[in-house]
Amino acid sequence: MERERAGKMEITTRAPGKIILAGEHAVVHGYTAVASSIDLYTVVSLRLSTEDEDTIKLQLNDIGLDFSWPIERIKEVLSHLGSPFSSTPTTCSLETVKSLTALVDEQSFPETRIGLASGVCAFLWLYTSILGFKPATVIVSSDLPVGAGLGSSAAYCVALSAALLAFSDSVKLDVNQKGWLMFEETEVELLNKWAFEGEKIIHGRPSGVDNSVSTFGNVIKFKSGNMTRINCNMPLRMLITNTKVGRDTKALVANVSARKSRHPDAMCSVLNAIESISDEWSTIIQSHAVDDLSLSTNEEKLGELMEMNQGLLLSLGVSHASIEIVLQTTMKYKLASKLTGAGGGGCVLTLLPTQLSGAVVDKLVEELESYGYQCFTAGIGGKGVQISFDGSS
Ligand SMILES: Nc1ncnc2c1ncn2[C@@H]1O[C@H](COP(=O)(O)OP(=O)(O)OP(=O)(O)O)[C@@H](O)[C@H]1O
Ligand SMILES: C[C@@](O)(CCO)CC(=O)[O-]
Ligand SMILES: [Mg+2]
Repeated sequence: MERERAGKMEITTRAPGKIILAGEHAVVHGYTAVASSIDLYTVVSLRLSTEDEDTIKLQLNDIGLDFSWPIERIKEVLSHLGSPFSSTPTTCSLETVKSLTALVDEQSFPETRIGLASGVCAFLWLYTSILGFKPATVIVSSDLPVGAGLGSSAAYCVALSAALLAFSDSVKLDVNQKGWLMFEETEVELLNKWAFEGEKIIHGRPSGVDNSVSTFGNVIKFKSGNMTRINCNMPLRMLITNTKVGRDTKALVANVSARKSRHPDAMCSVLNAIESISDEWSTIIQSHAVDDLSLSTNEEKLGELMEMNQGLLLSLGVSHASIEIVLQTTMKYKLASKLTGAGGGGCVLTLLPTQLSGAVVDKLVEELESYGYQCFTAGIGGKGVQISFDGSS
């Protein structure tokens, strides 16, 4: 393999988190969403071990858990699948998920962290499918809060797929280049497909918007599995408030589907209304404001769209008391907010208009943080997944 021949046994990849500007949940049912990458990353470093070491090690720094599996044990469970098949992204069958869960359970997984088990299963699936049974150590660390609506699961799957593919025959990169590098278009499409397979293990029924925006970066419009890149021609500033209320995307997505099957007509109208909001979002941010007045008119429209989108998300059943507190607080400052990602807690976006003074933002942040929430801003619309051969971080 190229990298092994070149003596580069360790690589690092990073994939950004995201915010959904409009259309979460609706996108799972084939309606449009608009999402943007943010400059908070999940970083994966992968070091191939020498052949005499016989384990695959996974170190999850953010949650403080380490795993180590003897290669022979993993082979026992998975070798009948004929991996690796790095160029053919393949869905993990329910039966194989069960076998992977058994491999995770053997590692005395703490009861309280059970939600994290699916992430470890996704790792095992991606690892063995792409690299087979080579000994290695994989270390994951992230700037993103895990399970808070900023696409931590997608960034994890994208960064992992990128690191694994970099050691497979499916990716050809020049290992002598320095700094963060982009993948070729065909490589990036392949790794996005693998990341989607990982997301399926974590989410159950992902739309693909999160892994696509993490892979390709920038701002995208997404509908029925198809992505369109969007040129955002206006400055977008969002305050992100993490309510720190834990939630699980898989359960929230399943609850919305159940509500849809109970009330198909009403839910269809709600989802159609959300799609109109996403379409208007994409039109507004692509337009060029000719002066400050038209910029602030556009910002007001986006604020209204966020309020409407939030109202519709409430009717899908994915808001939460903590989210409502953020909404009421920002409303006092005449600022519009909506939940982002799966909801049920997690993060809320507040649009910060260009003319808003820093003093007002500081006061708002102080008030929100007095509830125990955490506020921050992030750069919107940066690059997607990248790789480094010289330990850039
Ligand atoms: N840095 C990480 N280390 C280990 N596991 C992670 C990491 N990031 C994500 N995961 C996995 O993803 C799961 C969280 O995914 P989930 O989809 O529920 O939340 P999210 O992706 O942060 O939010 P959303 O899907 O709404 O954007 C965790 O329980 C874990 O299995
Ligand atoms: C809730 C959801 O729409 C977005 C999660 O970030 C799920 C998905 O699209 O896969
Ligand atoms: Mg997720």
